[in-house]
Amino acid sequence: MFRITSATAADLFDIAATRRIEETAAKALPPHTLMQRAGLAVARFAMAVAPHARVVWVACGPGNNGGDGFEAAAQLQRRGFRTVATRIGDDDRLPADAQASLRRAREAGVTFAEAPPTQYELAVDALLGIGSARAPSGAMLDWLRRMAEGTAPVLSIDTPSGLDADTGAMAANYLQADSAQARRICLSLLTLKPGLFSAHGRDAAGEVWFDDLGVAGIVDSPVARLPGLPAATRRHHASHKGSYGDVAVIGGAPGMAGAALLAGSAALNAGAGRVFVALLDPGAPALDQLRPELMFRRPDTLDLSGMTVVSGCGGGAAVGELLPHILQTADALVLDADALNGIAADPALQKLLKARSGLSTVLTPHPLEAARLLGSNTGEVQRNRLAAAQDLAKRFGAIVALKGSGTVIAQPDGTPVINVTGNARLATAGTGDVLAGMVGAALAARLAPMAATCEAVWRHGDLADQWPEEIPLTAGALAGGCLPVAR
Ligand SMILES: NC(=O)C1=CN([C@@H]2O[C@H](COP(=O)(O)OP(=O)(O)OC[C@H]3O[C@@H](n4cnc5c(N)ncnc54)[C@H](OP(=O)(O)O)[C@@H]3O)[C@@H](O)[C@H]2O)[C@@H](O)CC1
Ligand SMILES: Nc1ncnc2c1ncn2[C@@H]1O[C@H](COP(=O)(O)OP(=O)(O)O)[C@@H](O)[C@H]1O
Ligand SMILES: [K+]
Repeated sequence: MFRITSATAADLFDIAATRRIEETAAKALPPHTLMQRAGLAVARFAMAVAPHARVVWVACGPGNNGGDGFEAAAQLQRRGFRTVATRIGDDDRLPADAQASLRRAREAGVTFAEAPPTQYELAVDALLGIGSARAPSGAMLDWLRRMAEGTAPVLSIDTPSGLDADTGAMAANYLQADSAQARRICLSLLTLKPGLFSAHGRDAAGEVWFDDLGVAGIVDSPVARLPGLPAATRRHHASHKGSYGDVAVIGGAPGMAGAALLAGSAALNAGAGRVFVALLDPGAPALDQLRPELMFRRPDTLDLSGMTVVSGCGGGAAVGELLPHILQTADALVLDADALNGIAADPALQKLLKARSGLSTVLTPHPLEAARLLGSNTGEVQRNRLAAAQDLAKRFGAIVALKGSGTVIAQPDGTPVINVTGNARLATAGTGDVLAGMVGAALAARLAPMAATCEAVWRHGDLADQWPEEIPLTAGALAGGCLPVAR
């Protein structure tokens, strides 16, 4: 059993694969073994989370997730914890494994009650796991709300109830209320599921822990993976600024120069050899007093071959006119914000983007920009972020970083990555421009595009995770805090 952190590299399996893996494992073991292992793992974990609990409330659902709850309740009761179970569903409709665990809970002396205890020190959410099929309602929803609003920690077995384990979409809104304050922990069993790490998954799950139930040697295909720490790279003594490449930031239409400067500053601090800024505002000053290292050029005077171009940050409509040239000549390319909006609105630009297939091209849309490119809407993108990012990557033959909680990095062929660094302090204007600059620096340093994007997204989120509580996180400060790709 271990905790998932930003350093964890792991495969993620969807519900279909998890069921296949479970079936294969169950066939090789005596009956009920997996559920007994699951219950024991949960009970041990519960004792570590709340060692002094006088009462543990276990809320059990109508399927095998409820069965895990009965089994955990039995184990806890046997170890001297007063365990109160509330349950949804009829005995005769329980799956066989869960029926066996219900009997064991009764034999162990678990108290079965109609209503949750008024006082408890730990709540175990065993209502729904990977079989969640619709939004919780009635007593189930009431119990989930009570848990979320209580002061005791909530331990979700396998997945938080109501969460789509494949997508991280949340069927119920019981976590949305300001009154939802409880510490949340999730013990994922047998496999780690992608939905725990993206969309609503991170809020719903809280801390994620994993127990493989003793089932090793999984042969199924992962649907995504957690990337782990970026590879450590170092600057060789015999290197020079050319070794770390040139970045050209093209953006900053009138009134939006700041976005391009943020990207330029981030690229510089992330270790690019030289950074040029081509502002689309003809009246903009040609020097940044605070960043004299940035070299200002007119957009039409830059030779983009051999350069990594970061385009679109504060680009306005003006960037659209330059896009044909940029798409055809940039050696490596990061397309953000208005560059993406321009491409979404123009089939001819889409054709040019597709024609770059094979070159280093990275798209960094937020969900609305992704929706424009896909011709859908943000709700649809957020309902399945993995699918949206993969669809874009395949459609345009590029690496795609779909931003937001649990940024998804997809490639045209190959397993996508879900990034687990970052937090809601990044939800402030300009942090996306900083990311675009960081991706640019990583590409300029000649990292492969998928690795460059994963590394930049990881570091961008990690900066926010390490940010001191008492210092406001602004995009400018974030750009200033970027650490070089190679040190
Ligand atoms: N696979 C594994 O690796 C292992 C699996 N294990 C455990 O089993 C769990 C999967 O069990 P599962 O397949 O029985 O599904 P589960 O989540 O209990 O829910 C299905 C039940 O809920 C019902 N239902 C659905 N939505 C509802 C709603 N909104 N409101 C009310 N009811 C709703 C649905 O009823 P129906 O839709 O038919 O009406 C059905 O009765 C898994 O997450 C893990 O904890 C471990 O023991 C060992 C290893
Ligand atoms: N709640 C959040 N959790 C984690 N990361 C977030 C969150 N909100 C925003 N971010 C990150 O902050 C950045 C915002 O980018 P973007 O929406 O393009 O902003 P802007 O256009 O203002 O620069 C992205 O990297 C995104 O992943
Ligand atoms: K659960």
